[in-house]
Amino acid sequence: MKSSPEHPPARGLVSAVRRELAEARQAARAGLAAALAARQAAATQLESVRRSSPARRTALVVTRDEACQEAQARWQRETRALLTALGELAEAAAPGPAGTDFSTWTAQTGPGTEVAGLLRLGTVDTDEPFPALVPLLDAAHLHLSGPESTVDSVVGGLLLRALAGTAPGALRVSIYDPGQLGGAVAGLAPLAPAGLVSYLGPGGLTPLLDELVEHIRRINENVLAGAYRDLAELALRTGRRPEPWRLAVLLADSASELTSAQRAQLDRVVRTGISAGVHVVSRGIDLPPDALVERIEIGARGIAKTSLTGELTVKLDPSPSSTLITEVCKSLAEQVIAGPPPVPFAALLPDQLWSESSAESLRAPVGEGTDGRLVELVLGDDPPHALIGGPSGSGKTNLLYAWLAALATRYPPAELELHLLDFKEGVSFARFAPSNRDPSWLPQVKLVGINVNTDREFGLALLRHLSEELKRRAGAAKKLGATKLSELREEDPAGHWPRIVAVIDEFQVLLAARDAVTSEAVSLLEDLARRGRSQGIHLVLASQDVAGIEALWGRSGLVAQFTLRIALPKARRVLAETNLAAELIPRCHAVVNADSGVVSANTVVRLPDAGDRPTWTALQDQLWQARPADSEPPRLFDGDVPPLFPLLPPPPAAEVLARTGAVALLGETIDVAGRPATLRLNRAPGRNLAVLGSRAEDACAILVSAGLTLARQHAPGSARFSVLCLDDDATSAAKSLLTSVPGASWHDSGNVLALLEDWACDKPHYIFGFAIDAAASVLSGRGHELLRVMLAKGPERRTHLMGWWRTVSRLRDDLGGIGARFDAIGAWVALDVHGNELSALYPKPGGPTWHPRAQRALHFDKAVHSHAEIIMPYEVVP
Ligand SMILES: Nc1ncnc2c1ncn2[C@@H]1O[C@H](COP(=O)(O)OP(=O)(O)OP(=O)(O)O)[C@@H](O)[C@H]1O
Repeated sequence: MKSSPEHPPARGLVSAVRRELAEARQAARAGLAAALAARQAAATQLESVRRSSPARRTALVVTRDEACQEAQARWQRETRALLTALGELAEAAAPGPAGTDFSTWTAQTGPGTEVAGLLRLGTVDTDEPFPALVPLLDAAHLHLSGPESTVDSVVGGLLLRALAGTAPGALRVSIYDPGQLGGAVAGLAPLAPAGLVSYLGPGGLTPLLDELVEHIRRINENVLAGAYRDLAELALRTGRRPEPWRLAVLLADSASELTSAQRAQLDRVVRTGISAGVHVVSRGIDLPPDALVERIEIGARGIAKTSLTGELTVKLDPSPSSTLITEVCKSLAEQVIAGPPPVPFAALLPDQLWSESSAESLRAPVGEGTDGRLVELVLGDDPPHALIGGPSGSGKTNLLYAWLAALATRYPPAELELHLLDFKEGVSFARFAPSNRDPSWLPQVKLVGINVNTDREFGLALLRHLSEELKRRAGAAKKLGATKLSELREEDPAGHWPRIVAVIDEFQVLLAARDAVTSEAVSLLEDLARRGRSQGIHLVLASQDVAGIEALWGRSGLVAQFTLRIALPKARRVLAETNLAAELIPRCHAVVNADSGVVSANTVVRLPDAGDRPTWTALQDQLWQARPADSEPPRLFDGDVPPLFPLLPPPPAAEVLARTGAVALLGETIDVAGRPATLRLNRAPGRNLAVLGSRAEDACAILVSAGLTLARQHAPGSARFSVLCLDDDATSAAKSLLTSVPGASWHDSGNVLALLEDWACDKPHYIFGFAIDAAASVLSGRGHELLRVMLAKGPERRTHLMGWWRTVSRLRDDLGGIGARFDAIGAWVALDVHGNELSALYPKPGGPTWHPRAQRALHFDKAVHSHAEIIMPYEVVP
């Protein structure tokens, strides 16, 4: 039973009921006396009148009857009013399961919001019956006498009411039943696995009484500690009941004799127990005369008398069925075993939005500790970074949602920036960026990366970006003589220095291979982890298998920086080797440890459900509405979606164009800023492009993007555009380019030679060759010679070929076969072509490291690149 602060303690209710009952009895007696007196007076009068005149006699008979009726009616009215008031009071005093009829119960019947001060026993047997209640928890001990089996079923019913009327686990029952172990209260047995009931046989009384006396002493000394009169008052004042009620049910036969020691202990429990929440319910063992002992005497035919109802008799309720008892007890035990409901998600949110400063640290609660208080995660100078571990399904994403919600509601965008990357297949962070369904975004979020599982380069790009920011901050700090973020902010109050939190979920994917990406990522991580703390850049790395990340454990210096550890159930190696706490916690819990996982720093946290979409949507909408006027939506990188063709800047002035050459965009690089991959077509030799590989769609997208961007930079008629298409697969893309570029000419196998003979002109000339290798037979001999001349001489005369060859060997054949030189191909984009096939086109022996993957290409421009970079073709082809 939870004591709500508004609710009067049970003892107050008991006395209120006592008072009302006494008044009822007094009023009934007074009414009756008045009626009797009226009758007596009338009878006397009648007698004297009878002796006088007969006429007067008749009149007086009428008067007498009227007086009698009126007295009777007044008595009935007053009695009814009192009984109604008493009935209402009884209902209020025994709300929910404490007072409702067993026939209306279900297994789920549980405590209402009110505290049950009294328990219903039956009905008071009057003309207008009303509930007969007995006090128990925080109010009285019970002594029952009468036929054993009836007493036991009354005890069973009262226990069931008390158990169901209090919070699961708030009442623990010990049943001493030496005679018929189990007996009428055996139905409570399903409570045993949850520790809510224990049965004691012969020999069990002494230890029970001793234990209760000790319990009372402990409560008085340690819990009440002189500050509270009793547990009821403590519960009323603090809103929490720290200790369960203890109920000792003593079922002895009347012949039972207690030893003097037992008698002394029992007297002690009766005298001092109630203030410590300890109660005795006894049948067959006398309880000492005490005002706090409520006596129930059960007679024949289910009629009883109680101390509270006095001379009014009580008709006992029918007992609850054994099925009901079992079901209610089972459900209670299940609830106790499952534990209390977690703190709600809303409890993580502050009263006031965006009222915190991150100058010193970022503090945000994620759940409730074992003491019922919220547990905060802190990121700042110490601890600077967090490592989260837990197998798939253990609740990492939920934890991140809880943490992000608590952070995003406390720190405004000027105080906090979030970069969120998820390496698993899925879209858990997608909700923070605008979508077709929901235009809102989380204002603190600058970058969201989803479906990045095959794009480890994007993880690297994020680390490079953070590294640049770290340099910028370190530079500013050095200039201003600041050693940490709070000082930098003080020295530069007008500057924009939010704390940055980068969350990388399933970061083991980033470090999964032994390659250049992993080694650069580890070096960047090391630098960020070491120097980020003082510059307000915090890393939160989450993984389903921290233990399995080889690249991480080889660098103890790196792991050591991640002093905040959060282990979800069954997480391996997130905490210290000898710390097994994560093995022991149940679902929806985490071990939070801000001291690198040492056992003494463990805090077990129960996490709320933070993933509910409608709740998040409402919260995000609230934050979005409050966003600053200049808030930009986050950059969304979705590895599964081809990038959209970008908005192009205004064309450059003609003389600039003539001097520097136009720039073709080929696709988007895997980069935080979404930078395009460019090809500058100036007059340097080799300024041609070969797209290599058999994926027609990607090849066409690259050529069309290049064509559209080049056309945009030239005023109509100031450049020549030739579209050459030699394969049906490319026709629709080639035609779309043709129609998008005014004045472009169309060429196919029928007039390809004419184009190769007549490419030179007095303006820039861009030739887009779709599947050039398909023209091999037409070009054979002279045509190939013309092609080679155009590739070699064209760029100097501002003619550039951007051609697609379906294999590298076909390009080589077109350039002269074995031993052909590739000088004329200054830039290339490889699709489904392996790195080693590109060795002749690459400055490093053996070619670039490249394993083809869908919707990705490798771009190399020898004029600007030291190594090839991955690009994603734009979505341009209709
Ligand atoms: N504290 C919690 N309260 C209620 N439900 C939770 C809680 N934690 C997790 N869940 C639920 O458990 C399921 C798994 O959680 P979650 O997706 O966070 O796990 P995960 O470790 O990220 O798993 P995966 O790596 O497979 O995505 C989800 O349906 C989530 O809603």
